[in-house]
Amino acid sequence: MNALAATSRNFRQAARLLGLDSKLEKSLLIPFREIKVECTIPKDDGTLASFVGFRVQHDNARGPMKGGIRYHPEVDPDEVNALAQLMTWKTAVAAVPYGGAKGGIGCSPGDLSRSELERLTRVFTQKIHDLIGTHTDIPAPDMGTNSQTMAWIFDEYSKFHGHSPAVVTGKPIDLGGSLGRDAATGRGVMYATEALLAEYGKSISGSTFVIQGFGNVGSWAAQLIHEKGGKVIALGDVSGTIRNKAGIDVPALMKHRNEGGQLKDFHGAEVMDSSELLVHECDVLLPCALGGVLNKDNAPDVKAKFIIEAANHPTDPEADEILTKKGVVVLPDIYANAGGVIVSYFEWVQNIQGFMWEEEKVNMELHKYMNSAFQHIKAMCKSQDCSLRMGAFTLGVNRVARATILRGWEA
Ligand SMILES: NC(=O)C1=CN([C@@H]2O[C@H](COP(=O)(O)OP(=O)(O)OC[C@H]3O[C@@H](n4cnc5c(N)ncnc54)[C@H](O)[C@@H]3O)[C@@H](O)[C@H]2O)C=CC1
Ligand SMILES: O=C(O)CCC(=O)C(=O)O
Repeated sequence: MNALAATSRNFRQAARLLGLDSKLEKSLLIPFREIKVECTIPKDDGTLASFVGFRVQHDNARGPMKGGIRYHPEVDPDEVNALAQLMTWKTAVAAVPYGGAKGGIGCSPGDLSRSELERLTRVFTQKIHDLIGTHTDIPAPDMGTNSQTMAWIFDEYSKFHGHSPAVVTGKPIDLGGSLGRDAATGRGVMYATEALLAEYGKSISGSTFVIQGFGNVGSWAAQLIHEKGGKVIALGDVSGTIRNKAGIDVPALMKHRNEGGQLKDFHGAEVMDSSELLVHECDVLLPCALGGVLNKDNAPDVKAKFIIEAANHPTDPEADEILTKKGVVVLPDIYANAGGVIVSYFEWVQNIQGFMWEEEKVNMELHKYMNSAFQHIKAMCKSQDCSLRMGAFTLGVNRVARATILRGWEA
């Protein structure tokens, strides 16, 4: 099932549980605005290359729209639409005053030089600059983009609108980025994992973890879980998949990667087949890469007891049903990976106030927001007698519906 069909299905199920008016349901599903732009840049060899960029602004009932920008060959309008919709429910679950948006460019960032990436980012910004803004739509990093990408967007946008650091979050610290934003999604994943395991009388310490993806989210989640005494026994990225029954030395693996090494060449683990990663024996599985990786084909073989959705929409609805029947507990993306957007909110607030917080304060506030959202989801699960996914969706959809009605919706 494609990402948009899957996300919309979860939304409709939540709308039915909430007894939402059918016209409001339809309206909440349709994006506020969909932008598609052509971006042509000169490559380093002097030839021209064209790319298609998207920004989908899904909903702004609760505040300016907010969401990352992805550079990946599989970026397409449906996928961006689904990710934008997920942002609307995620910001509502996290109780940050934003709506939802997402963007992307269909490209392979690894095949482009730094100067080609900079030109592409600047051309994309030129095409969308009058539709984003500090109080309208605020981009951030996602797969294939990082703080440098945000620095280029900020710089290009500021040429048109004057110095505007709050137009993007996830910036380098020297340009007004927040301390703790780089680690925030992984840290939020760790807090979410702690909260969920505690419900079952368990803790990170002493549990075994399998992680797919070792980029921003996966590498920070792995480090923080390792620091808490969790044993990361298998890990994979596009370059390879490795395992060590005794637990991978995550700081050593980070050092290896930061020195340019690939996972498969790391001496502290053995190489394994990547197709076995998601079905590897473990207590907790953390998909931290692409969407749709858990599907009807591999879900029956999943051995984890808990799945923490650090990636966006890693589990399609067919897999969700299979996993639920097997008794696997799935903590949904719109809560589990909300740490990124929560600290993006703190960054935006700091930029607007012109005042920088200490990292300790950022992490403490993030912990509070994550714990509070978890308590609200649990309360929803109890009142609706539903799964954690539906608890999170009903919480988010209800908050957006309430804001929409208060602003003047009439059926
Ligand atoms: N960066 C952020 O703050 C947030 C990211 N997310 C989500 O987390 C996920 C990961 O994002 P980032 O870590 O930022 O991206 P990233 O670009 O930093 O890292 C992506 C990782 O996934 C790996 N990967 C890609 N394709 C793979 C495959 N077929 N098999 C195994 N590994 C593969 C890459 O090698 C890399 O390690 C995405 O779903 C993103 O939407 C969600 C919330 C916030
Ligand atoms: O930090 C943000 O504003 C958005 C991060 C994001 O794209 C996501 O949560 O999926």
